Formats: sequence, structure tokens, C-alpha cells
Amino acid sequence: MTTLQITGGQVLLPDMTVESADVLVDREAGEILAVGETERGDERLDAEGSLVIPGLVNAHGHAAMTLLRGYADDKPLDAWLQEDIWPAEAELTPEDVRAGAELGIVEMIKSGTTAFADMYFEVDEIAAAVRESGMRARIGHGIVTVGKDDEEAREDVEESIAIAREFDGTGDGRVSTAVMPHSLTTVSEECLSMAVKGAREIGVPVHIHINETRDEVEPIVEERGIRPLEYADELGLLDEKNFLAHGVHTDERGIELLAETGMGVVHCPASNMKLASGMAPVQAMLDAGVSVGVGTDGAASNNDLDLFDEMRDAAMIGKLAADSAAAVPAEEVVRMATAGSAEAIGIDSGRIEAGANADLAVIDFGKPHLTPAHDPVSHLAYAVRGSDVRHTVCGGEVLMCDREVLTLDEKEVRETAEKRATELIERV
Ligand SMILES: N[C@@H](CCSC[C@H]1O[C@@H](n2cnc3c(=O)[nH]cnc32)[C@H](O)[C@@H]1O)C(=O)O
Ligand SMILES: [Zn+2]
Repeated sequence: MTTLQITGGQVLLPDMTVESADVLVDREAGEILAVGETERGDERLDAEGSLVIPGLVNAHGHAAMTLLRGYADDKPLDAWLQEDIWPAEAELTPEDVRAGAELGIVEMIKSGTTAFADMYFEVDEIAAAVRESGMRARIGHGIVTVGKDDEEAREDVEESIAIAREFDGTGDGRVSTAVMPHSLTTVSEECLSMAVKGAREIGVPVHIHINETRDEVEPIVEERGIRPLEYADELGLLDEKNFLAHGVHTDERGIELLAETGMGVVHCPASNMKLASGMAPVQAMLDAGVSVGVGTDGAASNNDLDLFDEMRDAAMIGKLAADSAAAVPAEEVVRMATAGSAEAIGIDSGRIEAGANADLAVIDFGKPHLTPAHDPVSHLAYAVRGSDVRHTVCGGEVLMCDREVLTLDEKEVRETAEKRATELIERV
């Protein structure tokens, strides 16, 4: 066994208290051995003047969409997808997806994120990028069946199931999967049922966008006389294992259904504000006991993958939505972006204690905007920026040390992404 000792810092514990402690990690097992006064490690990572926190978990996104960052802004979801995003995505090659995923991963590692959930296509490229990077991820092939004939539609579902089966548990267990129908309005009823059944058979979750915009709710109510979550419940889609993105237009009955079934919700506040989708009733969900995590969504609707930004947005919009400054407080938002996200997407991460996976980020508190540090948890929610992260560790492996990414070549990743993004837009 070789050990890694993170020394001299303050540590954020699962009960949200902070204490001066070292963290000792078993590098082979990828687990935390001890927190406190530990024995000396074989290797050491300096955390003097810094706060050690659980690695952040980005519970919903499309990492490869970094290639489309700033390509199409200031439009509502439907027009944005149909006029700009989908035509551009139709031109993406497997190599483009790899380049975009690597760029997204570098950005996440640099801002203290150690795990993420991702819905996209060319998933073998995304799996390869995750394996190379050392991050933890739950990935899947997004199914869209609108505009396809029955056979093509079924093939898309089968592909999502086959990919989920193939990659689950790979990358030393750091890669897990889900079957990922895009939404209740872009996938037919028959195909949604197929997806639910297929996921159950292979024992992986289902991940889907639900209740994102009003335009998505209305057609379901008109056609079926019930709201999206009631329809999802009829399909057997609401389950403790499964998780949805957004949940913006969720009414009281919907919140009850989420709480009763244990279905996870991934709140994506920046994307919801940028596309003017609405404000998710996050405090009401938390009060009802719903499992809530936080995600950035894709870089084309955010436009960055910095979860510190997202925490601040979640706290701010959560207060507006509840009309209360006490809603979605700092501690709650930090919990949502760590243990909450991990629980929602079903991975073991998000807490610093002996026996847990060693997924950590070390934040430099020696900054003007983090002075004075009356309450480090307040700073995490309201003042820390991704660029304050010094080191990132996942499964006991150091992914970034003193802001240098060790598992991928940042400069090369940026140059490749820039070139591929430019050529992509020329083709579109
Ligand atoms: N099989 C489909 C791809 C589905 S992947 C998931 C899709 O979600 C899209 N997407 C990104 N952000 C959002 C969002 O906020 N709501 C709905 N869809 C989104 C993204 O552009 C991508 O096309 C195809 O080949 O076109
Ligand atoms: Zn999305």
C-alpha cells in the first residue's frame, strides 16, 4: 500500500463542520484511511492555508458541448435546440466528441469537480476520455426518437441499453452508466417503456430531462390529461435509482411523487435562467425530502462547468423562487453539490471520512475575496471560484497539483478543441 497525506489544512466534514486535520489516503484502494492526526504518508500534498472539501459532483451535463460554448445564446430551449444546437451536433465526429469531452473534463478538474453525469452520443469516446482523466462518471447515450421511423427509434433505444451494459463498471469501477432517454416529449411512449425495462434488466438507472420548460408540460397535459411526472410514474420511470434533470415546472403533486418514489432531481440553475426556463421549487423539494443534486448542464447553456458558480446560482434563485432569503442556505447548497449530487446519480462520493472514496478538492483560502474567513461554508457557496482550487484528487489519484492537470495535457486539449470547434462551425 502507498499512502497520500493531505497535510496542514482545514477539512470540511460530512456534518458541515470544519476542523484542522490531515487526510490520509490509500492510493491503491482509492479510499480515505483516516481524518485527523494521521500517520505520515508516503507522498504528501500541501493544504496549508487551504480548505479540503469533498470533490464536487456535477450531476447533469453534456461535457462535449464545450465545443458549442458561446455558439448560440439568448434563445429559449426549443428554438435553441432546433435552430442551432441539433444542426451543429449533426456534424460532430467521434474525434470532435472526444475533444469536447476532454475540454469539459479539464475544466471540471480545474474547478474542483471529481465526478459527473453525462448524456450524449459517441459515448465510447466519452468513456475513453473519463478513463484517461481519472475522473468518476456516470455516462449514457441520449435517446431521441422524434422524426425517426419505428425501426430507427427502436435502434436508438437498443443502442443506449447496449452502451449502458458495455461500459458499466469499467475504468477500475470509476465509469458507471445509465440508459438516457432525452425527455418525455422527444421520446415516444413505447420507446420510454423499452428504456425503463432495459435499464431494469441490466441494473442501471434511467436519466432523463423532465419538467424543464412550460412548452414541455403543455403537450403532455393536452394529450393525456396528466402532468409530466404523473405520466413518468405510469411508465414506471420514477424510481429511487433513477434521476431527472431540471424539474423546474414541478407542482405539489409532482413533489409528492418525487419524495414517495425517491426519484433524484438535478437542479441546473444557470441553464434554467439562461434559457428562461423558470425557477425550480428547490426549497419545497428539500422540505419534502426529495433527493436533490446540482448540475451545470452543457456549456452551451451555462456557459461554464464551474460548480462553484452553480452553487451560488442555486442559492440565489432558490431564494427568489421561495420568496425567502432563508431558503436554500449555504450549508444546504454545499451539501447538494457534494453528497446530494452523489446520492442522486448513485455513486459513492461527496464525503470526507474514513472508508469513503478519496474524492477531494483543496481550495486556497489565501485570496482577497475569501478574507476574512468567518464561515468557510458560506465562502464555498457565495465567494469561492473554480480558479481558487489548488489540487484535485479522485479515487486517491492526484488529477491536479498546484493547478497543473496531471492526467491530461491542458494546452494540447485546448488547442485541439479550438481547432475542431472552428472546423465544425465552418461545416455547419
Ligand atoms: N441521440 C441524440 C442526442 C441526444 S444527447 C442529449 C441532447 O441533449 C441536448 N441538450 C443539452 N442541454 C439540454 C437541455 O437543457 N434540455 C434538453 N436538451 C438539452 C444536447 O444538445 C444533446 O443533443 C442525437 O443523436 O441527436
Ligand atoms: Zn441537459
